[in-house]
Amino acid sequence: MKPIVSIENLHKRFCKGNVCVANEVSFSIQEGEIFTILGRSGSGKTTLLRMLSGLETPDSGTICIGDKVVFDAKTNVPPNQREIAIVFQNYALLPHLNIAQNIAFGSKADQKELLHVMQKTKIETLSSKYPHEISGGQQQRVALARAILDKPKILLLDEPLSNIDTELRAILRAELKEMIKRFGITALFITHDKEDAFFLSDRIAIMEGGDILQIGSPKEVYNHPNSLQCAHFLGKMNVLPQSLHVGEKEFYCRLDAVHLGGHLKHKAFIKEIVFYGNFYEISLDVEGELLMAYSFDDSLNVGQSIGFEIDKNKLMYFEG
Ligand SMILES: Nc1ncnc2c1ncn2[C@@H]1O[C@H](COP(=O)(O)OP(=O)(O)OP(=O)(O)O)[C@@H](O)[C@H]1O
Repeated sequence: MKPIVSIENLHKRFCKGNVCVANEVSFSIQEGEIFTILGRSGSGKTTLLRMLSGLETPDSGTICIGDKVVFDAKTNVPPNQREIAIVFQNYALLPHLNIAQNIAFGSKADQKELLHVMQKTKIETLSSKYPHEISGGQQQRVALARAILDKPKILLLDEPLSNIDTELRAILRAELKEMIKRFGITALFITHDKEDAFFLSDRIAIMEGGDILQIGSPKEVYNHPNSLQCAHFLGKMNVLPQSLHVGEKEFYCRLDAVHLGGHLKHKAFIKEIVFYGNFYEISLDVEGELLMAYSFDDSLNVGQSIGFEIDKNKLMYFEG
């Protein structure tokens, strides 16, 4: 597969506040891939997206989109010539234009292409409605139709699922993924939400303080984080209790690596049970040390003794 976007040693520091938002960042996005930048608020995601789209000027580095260099020491191609499209958080539909006019706004596409894209995104019956007359899910489809009408090389998605309640969010992200994959779109998605990132992405880049800490598939970054920082960022962690140590090294594991069952080798007491609706989070007392696990068993009680085992294949160790 050939990269659609490649970014090399991209560097950006805001003088005001002396914040480094991109510290020699490098990565590439393959054709047809959904690539996610996942990071906390303030980690530099939006600035990276703005540099890629030409709305912010990097201090140094190279950005290529398709076969074209769009930014380097001698080049700075304007946003409208970069062959990118952006779906914003609030979809940014124009309230005084109807749906067909919103999609066609600023586009070179003809009526036939407009109808085609509206049919593909299943919004052709909404043409004459206005943004306030359609649902959140329909607005997402309109924003996507507008973004893909001019066949961009890459679709940038700027947290389009935040500010949406949990139930609708699950429906919208499933629909978003289905459409992106059906149209064979290459997409860069930025988010602070791990669940959205795991669900949507082919690969995830974890960003913190202007650095890309790790790039990998959702399973790679979750099961094989390259640092304790990434491990903690992606989910809850246990420090392996002393009594289970096999040497001097400190090992870690996720809660899903701890299996519970009366017949299992190691013994512990249940200290606390937290109910999360569809699962329980169990805190165990292992000879005075804390170990946490997930369970679906609703017959467990605080104070009872229970057997447990840890999946050795899921143990983690970090140098340094
Ligand atoms: N124009 C600017 N001038 C000075 N500092 C800025 C500017 N834009 C952003 N910053 C700072 O750069 C850092 C990264 O901001 P950025 O918006 O890229 O982060 P983010 O990861 O997208 O955060 P969020 O998820 O909250 O949008 C923050 O500390 C922010 O305050």
